[in-house]
Parts: sequence; structure tokens; C-alpha cells
Amino acid sequence: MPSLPFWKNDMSDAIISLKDVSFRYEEHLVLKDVSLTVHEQEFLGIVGPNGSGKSTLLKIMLGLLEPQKGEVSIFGTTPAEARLRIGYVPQFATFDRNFPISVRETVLQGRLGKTRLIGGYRRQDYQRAQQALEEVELADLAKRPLTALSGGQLQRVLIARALACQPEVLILDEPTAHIDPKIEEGVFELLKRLNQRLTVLVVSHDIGFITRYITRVACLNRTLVCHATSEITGEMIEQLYGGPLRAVHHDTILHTH
Ligand SMILES: Nc1ncnc2c1ncn2[C@@H]1O[C@H](COP(=O)(O)OP(=O)(O)OP(=O)(O)O)[C@@H](O)[C@H]1O
Repeated sequence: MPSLPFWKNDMSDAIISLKDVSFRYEEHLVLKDVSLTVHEQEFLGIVGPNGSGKSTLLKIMLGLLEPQKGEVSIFGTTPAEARLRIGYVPQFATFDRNFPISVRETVLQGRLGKTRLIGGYRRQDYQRAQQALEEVELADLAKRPLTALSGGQLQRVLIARALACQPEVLILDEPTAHIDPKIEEGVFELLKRLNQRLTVLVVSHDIGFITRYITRVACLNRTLVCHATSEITGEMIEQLYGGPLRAVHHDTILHTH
């Protein structure tokens, strides 16, 4: 009898499984023996200092990068095969907001992998885009050009674009890095609502803030350690960031000295 694939050793509702994954850019080892299982309906935070490999880890889950070592399974298959089941919201900085395009057209781009390539979008695509805009509470801005949006509105549009492909998991890379704290709260309240029907995985620098929303945190600094939110202490943060953390804002539960 063939042996079970490695992810079958985990709970049956595991949707993302990485086992002993290592990745290097040429000589530079960025991830070392990273193992992680994400379960259905989780709201997982991935935190770590600059350059600790967070975006690299996401790109591996999305099949954009292939690890030199280890195994990656998404919904029991390869990242490439599972791609359309994942909604991805890239880092804000990588998005050209001056592109002359409307909110609706941006959200429709999320349908590209799901619709026909020739002949334009179908009625169903417009319906899905409309639903996604309603879900992020921006339906009345559908015709507005992207250039006329605030940072928080733009972030919601990018979330709507990811939702338009009807994903089962939403992966966001620093969704609130460039918006102010009040708006940040609104974005995380939205993610919390979406988490009622979707698995959510979010990369953030701001562990103090996100612990209010997430169920579990994965601390990455080349290697990865997971903690239940309730276990997080200032000492742990200090170890992760290699020194006292000065920039935890909001009325955070964490204090380091
Ligand atoms: N294409 C690349 N070629 C070579 N090195 C890279 C490449 N992309 C990233 N790196 C390096 O790999 C390391 C990890 O980068 P990565 O972007 O995954 O970190 P991060 O934790 O997401 O950082 P940040 O918090 O600054 O976004 C960094 O030292 C970075 O300079």
C-alpha cells in the first residue's frame, strides 16, 4: 500500500501544509526548515522583522517560488493547481495606483483566471465583482477611478479583487502598512467578518495590533515558531525582533522594555 502523503498526518481540515521548507536566493538562505499547517477557518498572522522571509513564504504558498527543499501542499495538491482557490492581496507598494482604471475594472481583474480569455467578461463576472464590492462596502464607488481613492479605500478594492475569484482562503501581505491606524482597524474588522466564511492569513509587522484579531501567530525569522495568541509575551517579541520593540502602536497588550 502506498504511504500516506505527509499532510495526511495532520488534522483533516488542514488546507495549507508546509513541511521542512528551505529557500535561498542564490547564496542567501531566507527560510530554513519551515513547517506550518493552516486549518480551515483560521485567522493566522505571520509576523517577523524586515527581511525575515515573510513575502518569500507567501510566494511559495502561491507557487510563485519553488523551495529548494521541503514539501508544500495547498488543498492537498500543488500551489499551482490550487492557485484559483486562493485570493491574494499583494503589498500595497507593488501596486501602481496611478493606472487609469476604475474600481469596477480593477475588481474584475480578479475574475481573469476564472473566465474565458476571449470575448470579454461575462454577466457572471460582473455579478461577482459587484458582490465583492458590496462585501467590502464600496459598491457606490464602482465607477470611480483608482486615482481618486484614499489609501484605505484602495486597500478594500484590492481585497474585493481577491474576493472576486471566490477564494476559499485569503492571503494578504501587509494590508495596512500604508494606512493610518483608524482605517487599519476598519480593514481588520472587515477581515474578521470575512473570516466567518474564509480562512485568512495575514502578514504584518504589527504583532501588537493583529493579536486582537488573529487566532494564532506564526513568528518568522528564517525559522518559524507558532503560538496561540494568548501565549504571546513581550519577551517573545523581543527575541523575535532581536531587541526591544519600540514601534508597537495602538493600545497594545504588549510592552517591551
Ligand atoms: N528576488 C530576490 N533576490 C534576492 N534576494 C531577495 C529577493 N527577494 C527578497 N530577497 C531577500 O530575501 C530576504 C527576505 O525577503 P522577504 O521580502 O521575503 O522578507 P520580508 O520579511 O517580507 O521583508 P519586509 O518585511 O521588508 O517586506 C531579504 O533579505 C531580501 O532582501
